[in-house]
Amino acid sequence: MGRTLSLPAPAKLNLFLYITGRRDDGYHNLQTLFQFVDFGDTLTFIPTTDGSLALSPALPGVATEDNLILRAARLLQQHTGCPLGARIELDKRLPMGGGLGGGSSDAATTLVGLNRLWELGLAQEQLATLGLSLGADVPVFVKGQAAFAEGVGDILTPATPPEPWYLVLSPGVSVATAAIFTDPDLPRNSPSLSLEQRLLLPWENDCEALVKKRHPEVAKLLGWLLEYAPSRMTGTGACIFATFDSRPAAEKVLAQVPDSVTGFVAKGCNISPLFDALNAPDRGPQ
Ligand SMILES: C[C@](O)(CO)[C@H](O)COP(=O)(O)OP(=O)(O)OC[C@H]1O[C@@H](n2ccc(N)nc2=O)[C@H](O)[C@@H]1O
Ligand SMILES: Nc1ncnc2c1ncn2[C@@H]1O[C@H](COP(=O)(O)OP(=O)(O)OP(=O)(O)O)[C@@H](O)[C@H]1O
Repeated sequence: MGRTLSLPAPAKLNLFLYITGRRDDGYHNLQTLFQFVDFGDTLTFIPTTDGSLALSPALPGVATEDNLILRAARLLQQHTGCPLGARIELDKRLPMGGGLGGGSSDAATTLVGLNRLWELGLAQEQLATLGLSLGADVPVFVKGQAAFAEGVGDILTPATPPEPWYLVLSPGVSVATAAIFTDPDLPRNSPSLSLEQRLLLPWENDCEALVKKRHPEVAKLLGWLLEYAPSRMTGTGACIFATFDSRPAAEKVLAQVPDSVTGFVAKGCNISPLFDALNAPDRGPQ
């Protein structure tokens, strides 16, 4: 059995997000560019031999049984028949319902981490398929490479956008992804373009105008941030991000954010920090 493993669950940004249609099952076809940042949650996995699974601490508003971390661990046990278990400690730093994919990233890190810890030998593609049943964004975190995503977000083409510094701000409101996707006012008719075409056009987020209308806090903060740098919303919000050439330039703006706002500065990464950590010789407390 493997030893204790500590691994990052980084945030993602949707550098652009276009909705190109709605399918019969209600899900939406998208075109989005995913990139990771070097900031996120940390998960520590301590193996147990009796098959038990435990997670601490609990997240406010999420029943422990519903936590994507435990759901991912259980899914892996069921899929493989693995008799081992784990005690999982979560250091949660990403705002929930922020469009940063924190829950999906936690789930992906659990699949990848327990596959390693329990020595299951599942291929990345198998883990990504398992992950898709937990959420549309899980596969990109499992694969760990910045990507142009199509379909419902599951058809991934690796991409290498520039890796600037970002200031990511949370306006302090939580946006339910399902509420945005079911709103009749959501635009759903962006053209389906190639990645090459998309890279040449300005980058936008089709959910942004609607989220701004539903949540004036988002509109206000985005208006503030745009005074400093090019800025957009990620995913279905509520977090927004601005792009900078250097860490100090981003930190200077972070130092001036309004009182109610939290945020962080992070570097864009086309390879997920999860894989840097997995490949590092020292993988945390042993
Ligand atoms: C929009 C993105 O944030 C882009 O990164 C994600 O694709 C959303 O991913 P997620 O939060 O993991 O979403 P899921 O948990 O799979 O879906 C939440 C809800 O969003 C809607 N949904 C999600 C993804 C998608 N392509 N079309 C949808 O209509 C569905 O109503 C679904 O019930
Ligand atoms: N480990 C977890 N971390 C965060 N949220 C979780 C977790 N497990 C379950 N959830 C539930 O999932 C919901 C969405 O969480 P998440 O932080 O991934 O949203 P998000 O950042 O908006 O993601 P996306 O960009 O994929 O829409 C939360 O509001 C919470 O109820």
